Amino acid sequence: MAVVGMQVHKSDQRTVALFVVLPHKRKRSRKDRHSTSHSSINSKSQTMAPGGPRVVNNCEECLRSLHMKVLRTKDDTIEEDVNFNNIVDVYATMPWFGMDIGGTLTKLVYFEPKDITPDELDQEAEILRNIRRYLTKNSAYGKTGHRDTHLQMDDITIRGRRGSLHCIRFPTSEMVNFLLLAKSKGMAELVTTVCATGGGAFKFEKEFKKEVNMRLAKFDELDALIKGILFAETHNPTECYYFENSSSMSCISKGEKKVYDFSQPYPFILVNVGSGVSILAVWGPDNYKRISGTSLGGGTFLGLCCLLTGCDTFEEAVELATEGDHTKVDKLVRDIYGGDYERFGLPGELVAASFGQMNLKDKQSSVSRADLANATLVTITNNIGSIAKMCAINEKIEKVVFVGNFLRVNPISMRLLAYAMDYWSKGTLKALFLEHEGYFGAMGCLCQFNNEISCNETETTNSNFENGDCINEIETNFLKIKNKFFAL
Ligand SMILES: Nc1ncnc2c1ncn2[C@@H]1O[C@H](COP(=O)(O)OP(=O)(O)OP(=O)(O)O)[C@@H](O)[C@H]1O
Ligand SMILES: CC(C)(CO)[C@@H](O)C(=O)NCCC(=O)O
Repeated sequence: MAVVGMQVHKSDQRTVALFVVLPHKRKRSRKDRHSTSHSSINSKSQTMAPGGPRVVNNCEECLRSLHMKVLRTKDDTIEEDVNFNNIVDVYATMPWFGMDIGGTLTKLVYFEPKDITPDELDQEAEILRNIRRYLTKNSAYGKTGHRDTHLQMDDITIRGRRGSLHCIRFPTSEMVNFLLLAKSKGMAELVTTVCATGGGAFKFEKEFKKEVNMRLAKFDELDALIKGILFAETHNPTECYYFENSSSMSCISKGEKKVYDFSQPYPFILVNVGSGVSILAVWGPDNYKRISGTSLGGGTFLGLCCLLTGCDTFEEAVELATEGDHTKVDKLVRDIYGGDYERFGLPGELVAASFGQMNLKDKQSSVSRADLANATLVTITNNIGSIAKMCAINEKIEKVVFVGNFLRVNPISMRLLAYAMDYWSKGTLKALFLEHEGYFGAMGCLCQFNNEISCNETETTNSNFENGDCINEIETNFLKIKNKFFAL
């Protein structure tokens, strides 16, 4: 088995280095629990570059095939000429990206290696150094790109390299500007393939090719989501949490965030609240089903809130909602019964009809924008909670994990979901949340490509990166390396 790579300054077509590295056996770690049939390789010198020019899928079979090619070329004396004694792991310095292009937000995770040797720094192309500086020294990109610095994961090891994972997002509606920015930073000259998931990986494929000459290595969004969750859980011991005291509505705002040990995760219900909502039952890393979904999701909240209150952003909508009171907008059980509906255990403060008071003109004129925002948030959240509860009960699964950017800066919804799960299941269901709420698709995409958890693309039905492609790509890359070298 071997990993072969080179660094090419695309601008002057100069091959800087060619390297071959052999694998070391690695210690079994917590993350091995999630591994599947292909063997993972994890040593300092074995790195691949998902965002780099020679993107290859280094499953064992493919690497073995590549190694055979390397051995076969021994007679061509390539070995001596490229000085294999001075092996330089240049892939380590290539940009490693995973991208999730969703209906509302595009999420980008970027792995910054922190263990770069002086040799590697010397060899590094200037464009690459500039891109790394640009991404890691700023927290705003263009007008709408943001880096979530609080979600940065430091001192993590991917492919045997130690470094930091940066989480960046921008509105998908800004894709054209993002591509222009990427081009202006020289990305088009450096990167030819980017791993991508989400609907936008399909929708924007042509634009990526046309604008920045980048190919998208596509992964299915739900496969990537699960891989990303397992990756985050493995690397961050405080990733998963729940709210204590969520069983009483009056205690709900006081409920403390508590770390939850999610190291034995299966089975669990996964509720991904993005623009729309997907609900999965997950029994194992490669064993899940999409059991339900609803079009009333984060996109609905934002859309309705903008219409009803005139607000412009998600942050503004959530802030408004925090100041408002939905009971002035909704019709509660007590508005109908004068108190609880005891026979069926419906408390008076339960919403009987969302927006149920808004048919009356005098009520309409007495509600504030904040009340409307709060009612919109509560309506969407309760509906998601109700569907999630039914799914969990149907599947007889107790853990219900909520993710997606709808939960970003949105404690009202998290606490409400925690309360709803507890209340409606009489304490049998547990609502769980994850710190990197909206970034799992992008992380999963990065580590699926990068073979951190599983390299079994052949099992990923929608992947366009199957073993055959993988071998072809390795072969093509190898030939390129060879040709470039002899052209020197
Ligand atoms: N800065 C933001 N701008 C817009 N929406 C935001 C923002 N922050 C959080 N949100 C919320 O997150 C939702 C999008 O979540 P997420 O990024 O997980 O989904 P997506 O991938 O865009 O959608 P889908 O998975 O349905 O394609 C929005 O609909 C909105 O409710
Ligand atoms: C279409 C997706 C999967 C895109 O992420 C998501 O927005 C979703 O699950 N929407 C809900 C679709 C449904 O009604 O089941």
